[in-house]
Amino acid sequence: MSVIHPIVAVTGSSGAGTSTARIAFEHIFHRLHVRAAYIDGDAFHAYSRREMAKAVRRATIRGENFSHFGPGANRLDRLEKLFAEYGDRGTGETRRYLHDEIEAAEFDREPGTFTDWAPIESDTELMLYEGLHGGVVTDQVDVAQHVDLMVGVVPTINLEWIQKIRRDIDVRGYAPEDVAKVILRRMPDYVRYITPQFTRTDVNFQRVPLVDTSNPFVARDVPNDDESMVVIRFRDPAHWAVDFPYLLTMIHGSFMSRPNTVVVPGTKMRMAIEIIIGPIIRRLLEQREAALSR
Ligand SMILES: Nc1ncnc2c1ncn2[C@@H]1O[C@H](COP(=O)(O)OP(=O)(O)OP(=O)(O)O)[C@@H](O)[C@H]1O
Ligand SMILES: O=C(CO)[C@H](O)[C@H](O)COP(=O)(O)O
Repeated sequence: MSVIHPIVAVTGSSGAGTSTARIAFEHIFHRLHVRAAYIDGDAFHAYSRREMAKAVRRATIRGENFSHFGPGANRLDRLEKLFAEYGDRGTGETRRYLHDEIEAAEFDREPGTFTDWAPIESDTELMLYEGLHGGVVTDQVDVAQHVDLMVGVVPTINLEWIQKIRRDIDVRGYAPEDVAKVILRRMPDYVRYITPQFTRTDVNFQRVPLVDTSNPFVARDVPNDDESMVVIRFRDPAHWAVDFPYLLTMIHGSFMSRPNTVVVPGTKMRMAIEIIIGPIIRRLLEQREAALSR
């Protein structure tokens, strides 16, 4: 953790909506004039798409489990190094995973490959990580210890799968049966490495559908914001001075389901992120300014 170089991690599974939630964070940073370094979790995959396919085939032959959710397929050592170094000095290295033709063309590379490792932008006030492993702890690494504010984006699992399936088919060009296979293969690592992070998060945003999603593998559409609610759970509301009466007044249709949990209409998710996270970011920046001026 670092007062001078704070780290905010938005953590969620594949298809959870972390990239979508990042937009709300960008709005907050824009409004508060924050210079942020943005880190995409996919940059820390260990293998290119082709190498990953080979590694999965090898693991399958050996009867082992292998997936992007687990430590074997990611450079969690480099992720922890980046978090430690950023917290210490505001520096570190990252790269980009080029998902599609458009991203790859920009760097004259193949889709499913990486750019080279390079220093992150200099002179930033805060780092925002968005990806799979912002709160991960294994035998080898403890990424979570470096994070100042950890946010979970966690739809109910059927909804998460529908979001992933639709995105992978419609945008990334995968066949439905291949997406289902990936979901199945990732399940042991999902339980071991993804879900434990959500007990470490400071705030979780859980989108809950209000329509029938009982068979995600045949759902044609992602339930939209009108067809969902968002359950927002704070680990320690007092620590972040969460003003529940203010939230309930500002967000029409919201209510509390537990002393540390607010429920808001799906249409208000982005607004809720901005109203809840905005003051926390302001506080991190004030602490930073105070420490710098000492
Ligand atoms: N609140 C929402 N309402 C409707 N659709 C959503 C919502 N949040 C996310 N989605 C959809 O779900 C899909 C996955 O979202 P997104 O790309 O943000 O996930 P991700 O967590 O970044 O996944 P990955 O890590 O695999 O890139 C996208 O098609 C997105 O449009
Ligand atoms: O886990 C993921 C994102 O969080 C993706 O599945 C991962 O980045 C691999 O992408 P692709 O299948 O397009 O090579």
